[in-house]
Formats: sequence, structure tokens, C-alpha cells
Amino acid sequence: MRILLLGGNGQVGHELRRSLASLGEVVVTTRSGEVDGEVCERLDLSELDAIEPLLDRILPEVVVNATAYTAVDRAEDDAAAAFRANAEGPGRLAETCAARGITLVHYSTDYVFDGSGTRPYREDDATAPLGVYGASKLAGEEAIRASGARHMILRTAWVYGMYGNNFLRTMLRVGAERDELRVVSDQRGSPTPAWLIADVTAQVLEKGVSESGVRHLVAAGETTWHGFANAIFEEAVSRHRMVRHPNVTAITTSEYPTPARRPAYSVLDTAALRGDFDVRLPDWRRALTETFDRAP
Ligand SMILES: NC(=O)C1=CN([C@@H]2O[C@H](COP(=O)(O)OP(=O)(O)OC[C@H]3O[C@@H](n4cnc5c(N)ncnc54)[C@H](OP(=O)(O)O)[C@@H]3O)[C@@H](O)[C@H]2O)C=CC1
Ligand SMILES: Cc1cn([C@H]2C[C@H](O)[C@@H](COP(=O)(O)OP(=O)(O)O[C@H]3O[C@@H](C)C(=O)[C@@H](O)[C@H]3O)O2)c(=O)[nH]c1=O
Ligand SMILES: [Mg+2]
Repeated sequence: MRILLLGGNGQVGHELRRSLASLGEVVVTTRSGEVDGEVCERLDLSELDAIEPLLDRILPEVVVNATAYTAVDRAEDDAAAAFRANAEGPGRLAETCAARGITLVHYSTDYVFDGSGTRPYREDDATAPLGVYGASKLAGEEAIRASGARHMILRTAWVYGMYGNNFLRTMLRVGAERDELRVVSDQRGSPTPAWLIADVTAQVLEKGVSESGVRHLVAAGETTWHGFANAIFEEAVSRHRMVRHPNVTAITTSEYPTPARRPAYSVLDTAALRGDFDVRLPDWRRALTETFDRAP
């Protein structure tokens, strides 16, 4: 299978370079045209007219799009750029795939929901994003659905890993500098490592995308950002990556003002994905342990 991976330098893209390699030939793009110091294909998905020539040159069977504008707070004042990268680019990409019979795998987010739910969100629950990032990702989903391309949209959440910009890396950095941290304890979700998303993506492609749709893909169980921070410090201290566990004070969202509103509850129901593709999703706490186990 010839796979075109867009965004090989992101958290998920980084892990996809590893997991997709077992499926066949993987051609990687980044915005800079460089990956790990080596030359690769170059694509800025906001440059809509660059998409078609690239696909016609590479001729992939499958495109996996791991690019996105993910700066949630910055997006509030930068809506045009967020929508170009998260909606218009994916829309044009999907149309180009549709015309050539190429399967598209794409990622979306728990932030398409408003967080007022009281049980894990299912794929067909009503969406109502609270901010620009979520709205732009939802518009991307809709554009892909409208394109007629064979597609799989995997909605994930709270992505982290030892690589890239994420909450775990922020905690390790800030926790080493300070004795005391304040972290919100009234937002619930499921921290999901990038390696798990990449591994499951490979399993989905191995089984084959026979029907288009959206599926939820997160680690099992749920916690708060405060619970996640404490678990990160437990792991880091027990492995001597940190000398001491800082104090983590539980605060409310109103005590941590940010430009973008975030859902209070964004746990996702993964039954459909597990049923269709026979995948196992580890508990988020176990997945965190495994993330440290895998780290160099
Ligand atoms: N991070 C999270 O917590 C979550 C992420 N997701 C979704 O998962 C997917 C992967 O996210 P993740 O790996 O965390 O994201 P990252 O922010 O780690 O990586 C995103 C990548 O996209 C690239 N990129 C941004 N804009 C463009 C553009 N216009 N053209 C080409 N490349 C671009 C960035 O390139 P550069 O390095 O050049 O900036 C970066 O390499 C995304 O669809 C995201 O919305 C869903 C839920 C949670
Ligand atoms: C650094 C820090 C954050 N927080 C809060 C802010 C926020 O509510 C929460 C998480 O912070 P982040 O900046 O990582 O959150 P955020 O960037 O909103 O994370 C989101 O990213 C996008 C791309 C997604 O798709 C979502 O699934 C989600 O992972 O923790 C604290 O309370 N204390 C702190 O010291
Ligand atoms: Mg890139």
C-alpha cells in the first residue's frame, strides 16, 4: 500500500511515521520539507492549489492527514488561519481524493462538543463547539463528509507524548521549576497518547475502511487535567526523571482564565471503533505508564 502522510512533524504524525511503515511505502510531507533533518515532500495544506499536483505526482492509495492548526487559544484571534488549515485545506484534500478514488484518514477533536453531556459522547451526538478551534475542526469534518471521498474521521482528545507540544511536556517542564502548580479539576476527559492513535490508525487501515464515517478514538477511562498532572508526576518521580512531586492545587476553570472556552466534559464513547475494527484501548493511566516505558 502506498500511503501519503501529511504532517509528519506533529505529535501524531511523528508516531504515524513509525506505525504506518509496516503497511507499505510511506511518503511524508511537512510544511518545511524536512523531517528529522532529512528532505521530504513539502506541503502547506492552506495552499489549496498545491494539493492536487502533489497527489498526482505521488499517486497514493491512502492519504493520512495529521496536519492541523492546534493552538486552541491563539485560534480565537486567528480564525481565518484556523479555518484555512482545519476546514478549507481538508475540504480541498477530500475533493481531490474523491476524484481519484483515494481513501482519506483524518483526525478531529472532542472540542466539537460543548461539554454539557453527562455520559460519554457517541459519534452521532449533537456537536456545538465552544471556540474557534472546535468550530474549524467541525467544519473540516463536514467538508470531508460532503466531498464524497471514502474517509475515516477519528475523533480523539487530550493528545500527549514525549514529543511535541502537549500537557505532559508542559507539566514536566513547569514541575521541575516550581514547587506549586495550579491545575483545573473541573474539566473531564481521556488523555490519549499519540502512539496509541498511530497504532490504531494502522490497525484500521490494515482491516480496511470499507464504510466512510466518524469514530471516537481515546484511551479508556476518564480523569481531569488535575488528575492527569498528578499521574504524570507520580510516573516521573518513580522513574527518577524528577526529584520531587510538586504540589498540584486543584482549581476551577474560572480560576484559570483563557481566551478560549473548553468543554467541561468531553469523554468519548469508543464502542463503535472497538466493535468495527477489533481494537483494544488501554485505560488512560496504563497508557501513561506505557508512554514512559517507551520513552528513551
Ligand atoms: N493535540 C491534541 O490534544 C489533539 C489533537 N487532535 C487532532 O489530532 C490531529 C493531530 O494533532 P497533533 O499531532 O496533536 O498536532 P500538532 O500540533 O502536534 O501537529 C500538527 C502538525 O500540523 C502541521 N501544520 C499546521 N498547519 C499546517 C498547514 N497549514 N499545512 C501543513 N501542515 C500544517 C504542523 O506543522 P509545523 O510543525 O510546521 O507547525 C504540525 O506538524 C489534528 O487533527 C488535531 O486537530 C484532536 C484532539 C486532541
Ligand atoms: C499549563 C496549565 C494548563 N491548565 C489547564 C488549561 C486547560 O484547561 C487544560 C489543558 O491545557 P492545554 O493548554 O494543554 O489545553 P488545550 O490546548 O485546550 O488541549 C486541547 O488541545 C486541542 C488541540 C484538542 O483537540 C483537545 O482535545 C485538547 O487536548 O489545563 C491548568 O489548569 N494549569 C496549568 O498550569
Ligand atoms: Mg507539517
